[in-house]
Amino acid sequence: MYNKHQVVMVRAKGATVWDETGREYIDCVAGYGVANIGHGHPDVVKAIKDQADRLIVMPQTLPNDKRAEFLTELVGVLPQGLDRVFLCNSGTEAMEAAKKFAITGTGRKRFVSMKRGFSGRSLGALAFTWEPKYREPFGDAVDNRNVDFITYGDIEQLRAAVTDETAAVILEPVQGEGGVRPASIEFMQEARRITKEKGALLILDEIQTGFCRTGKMFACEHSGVVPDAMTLAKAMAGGLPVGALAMTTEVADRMPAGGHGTTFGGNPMTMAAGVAALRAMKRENMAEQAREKGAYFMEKLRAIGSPKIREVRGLGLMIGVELKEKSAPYIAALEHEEGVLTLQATPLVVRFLPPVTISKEQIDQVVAAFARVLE
Ligand SMILES: CC(=O)N[C@@H](CCCNCc1c(COP(=O)(O)O)cnc(C)c1O)C(=O)O
Repeated sequence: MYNKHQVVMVRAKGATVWDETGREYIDCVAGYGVANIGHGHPDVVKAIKDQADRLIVMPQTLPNDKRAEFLTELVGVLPQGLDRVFLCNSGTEAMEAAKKFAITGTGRKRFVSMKRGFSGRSLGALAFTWEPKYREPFGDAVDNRNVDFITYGDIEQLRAAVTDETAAVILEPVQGEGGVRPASIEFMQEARRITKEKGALLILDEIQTGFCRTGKMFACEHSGVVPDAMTLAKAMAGGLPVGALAMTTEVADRMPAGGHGTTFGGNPMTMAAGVAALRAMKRENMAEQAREKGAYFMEKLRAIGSPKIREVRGLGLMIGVELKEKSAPYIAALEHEEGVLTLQATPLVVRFLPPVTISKEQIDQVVAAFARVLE
């Protein structure tokens, strides 16, 4: 299934990863945007060790102190009004929950999703995903008959697509897998206005953009848009598997008792790591770090001036360099020749998702390496 690289990674700290031969890499993959606070953050490591000694397993039918602490921390950083949370274990699970809560929350069944969007790999989440390569192997087991796809950023199409049958619009503030494409502030604000007008929910997918990645705690803050629900995962628990659907009380209260569930969601280990991670993000002002370092990183990438680069784009430390040719060979050269790990985001884009704690010196090394492989 996976395009497995010919290395074995055995250790990591901050933005550095080591393979089994002891070779060092600067990590601009960070687990696909998971290690935002850096690999092996000491606060998270300590929290995991302490919690392991206290309590690892406790289902959500039995309240737990760490879970309560995490929910308080999370609601404390979420946009005002998103004060109810369904906890789970991945982004896909958060998207599955979003679909169910939107249906019970509105009594409607239609959705509007974005071309080039990515919502996860389950059959339910795939229904929101436009890219055929993800869906086609499964045929009509991916049931997207209730989904209208529009061009990302097209306000006219959005206005036409959202009706009084629409349960929700699903939208990434920055499309990640779709090529690192930030939505315009106008598009975000129109999506909020149009959904409110039609009684549909606005569900923002901040699974990749959340938790300081784009220069704010959440990407929606750049436009001031407050959604009815938000899917979260990746960096939320300092590297442990996690997912959540944050939502308004109005949406939460319309889910019938026992209407959804999860065995591992909200487990004390993940919650303990999450408390430490969220506190570290605030204490180390990581949103501002991402803003400042992202601007620096993109300025240096643009200064390379290679004729092979079509565009450098992104928001904070969610960066994509679109080339005029396939990006895969350059990603491979960066890894094998330069010891820099990067990832694709559609065939022409080299994506950089480093830990927010990456140093300026490491950014300079990554840019110099990229300039060399582009020669
Ligand atoms: C190697 C590998 O498996 N990569 C993953 C990378 C997925 C990265 N994105 C996850 C994601 C998801 C799904 O999140 P999860 O289930 O992978 O945690 C939902 N929404 C958005 C905006 C996302 O970016 C994949 O190809 O499915």
